Amino acid sequence: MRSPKDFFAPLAVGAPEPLREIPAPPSRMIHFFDPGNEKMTAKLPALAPKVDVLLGNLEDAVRADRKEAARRGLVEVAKTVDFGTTQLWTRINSLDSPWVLDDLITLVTEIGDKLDVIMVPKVEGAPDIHYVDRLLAQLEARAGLRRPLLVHAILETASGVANVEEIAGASPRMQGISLGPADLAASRRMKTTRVGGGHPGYLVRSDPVGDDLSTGRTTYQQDLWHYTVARMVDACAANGILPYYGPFGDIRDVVACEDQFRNAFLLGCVGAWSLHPAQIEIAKKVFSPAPEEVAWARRVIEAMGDGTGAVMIDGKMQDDASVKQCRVVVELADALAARDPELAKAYKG
Ligand SMILES: CC(=O)SCCNC(=O)CCNC(=O)[C@H](O)C(C)(C)COP(=O)(O)OP(=O)(O)OC[C@H]1O[C@@H](n2cnc3c(N)ncnc32)[C@H](O)[C@@H]1OP(=O)(O)O
Ligand SMILES: CC(=O)C(=O)O
Ligand SMILES: [Mg+2]
Repeated sequence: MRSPKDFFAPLAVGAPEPLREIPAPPSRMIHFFDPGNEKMTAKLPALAPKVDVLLGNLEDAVRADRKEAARRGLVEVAKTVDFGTTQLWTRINSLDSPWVLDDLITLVTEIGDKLDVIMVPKVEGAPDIHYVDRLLAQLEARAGLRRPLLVHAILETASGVANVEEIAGASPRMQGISLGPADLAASRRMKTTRVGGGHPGYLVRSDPVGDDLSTGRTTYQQDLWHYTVARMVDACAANGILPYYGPFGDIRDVVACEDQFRNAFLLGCVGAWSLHPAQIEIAKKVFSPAPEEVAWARRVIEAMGDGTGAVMIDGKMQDDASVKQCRVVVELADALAARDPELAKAYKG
C-alpha cells in the first residue's frame, strides 16, 4: 500500500508526472464516432471545428467482429486528421473484455501523444481505476510520452454508483465521469428500455378533490436520473473533476434531448454526449450559458465590488455567495468566448 504522500508520484519509472489540476477546456459535447465506419470518419475534418471533443468509440455499438477494424481506424484517424484545438478522446472496451488490453497497448504506444482522455466503461470501484492507472503509466513510459493521459469513468453499474466518491478520487488522472443510463438501468434492473431521458410511468399525481379519485388529477413526469446525476456532480465537484450527462438515445426527439441536457447543465454538468450530428447543436446551445445570464452575472459581480457585503439589484438580494455563483457563469462564458468567436460577441453584449 503506497503512502498518501505518493498520490502524485508516477506509477512507473519514466512515466510523466501526474497533473495536480485537471485542465477544463470547453467540453460541451463529446461527439461519438465509430472509427471503423468510413462514412463517419470521412466527416471528421468537417466536424472537428464544430465540436469540443471527438471520441473514437471502441466499446458498445461497435460489433464484435469490427473491434479490430475500429481500433485500427482510430490509429489512422489520429495520425491523419487535423483536429485543431478539438480534443480527441477514446472509449476503450470494458476491463473484462477480450479487447481491452490490445486497445490500451495499441492506442498508448501508437497515438498516446494525440489522445487527451481515455474513457473507461462499466467502472465498479476504485480498483478498476487503479488497474488502468498503473498500466497507463507503464505504457506511457514505454512510449516516451511527456504528458499523462487522463481517465474518464462511465457511471453505469449499481456498484459504480455506490462507490462514485472513491472512483472520482481514485487517481490524479481522473478527468471526469459520465452518466451511462442504459447499462445502469440494466444493472439496477430498472424497467425502462430507453437510453436516457424520462419515462411516462415515473410520475407524481396531484391529490384528489373530494371523493372522486379518477378525474381532474394532473400528473407530472419525474426525472429518473435526478438522484444519480446529482450524486455524480457532488462526487466530481468534491474531487476537482468534471461531470457529464451521457447519451440521449431518441435521436429524433430533439426537444426532450434538450430538456434532459438542460437539467444536467443546471445541476452542474459541463457537457453531454452527442451520438448523431443532430445533437451537436443541442449540446452547444444548452451548455453555453445564455447571454442574458452572463450579463446579469457580470452586473452582480461589478455591483458587489470586493465581493463582500450585501446589495439589492432589481429587487434581489446579492451577497458573497451569489457573487460566487455569478463567477461560475462568467468563468464558463470567458472560457467559451476564447474558443468560439460567435459566443465572444454575444457575451460582450
Ligand atoms: C449506450 C451507449 O453506449 S451510447 C454510445 C454508443 N453509441 C454510439 O456511439 C452511436 C453513434 N451513432 C451512430 O452509430 C449513428 O448515429 C446511429 C446508428 C444512431 C444512426 O445512424 P444513421 O442511421 O446512419 O443516421 P442518419 O441516417 O440520420 O445519418 C445521417 C448521416 O450522418 C452520419 N452520422 C450518423 N451518426 C454520426 C456520428 N455519430 N458521427 C458522424 N457522422 C454520423 C451518417 O453516416 C449519415 O451520413 P450520410 O448522410 O453521408 O449517409
Ligand atoms: C453511456 C453508456 O454506455 C450507457 O448508457 O450504457
Ligand atoms: Mg454502456
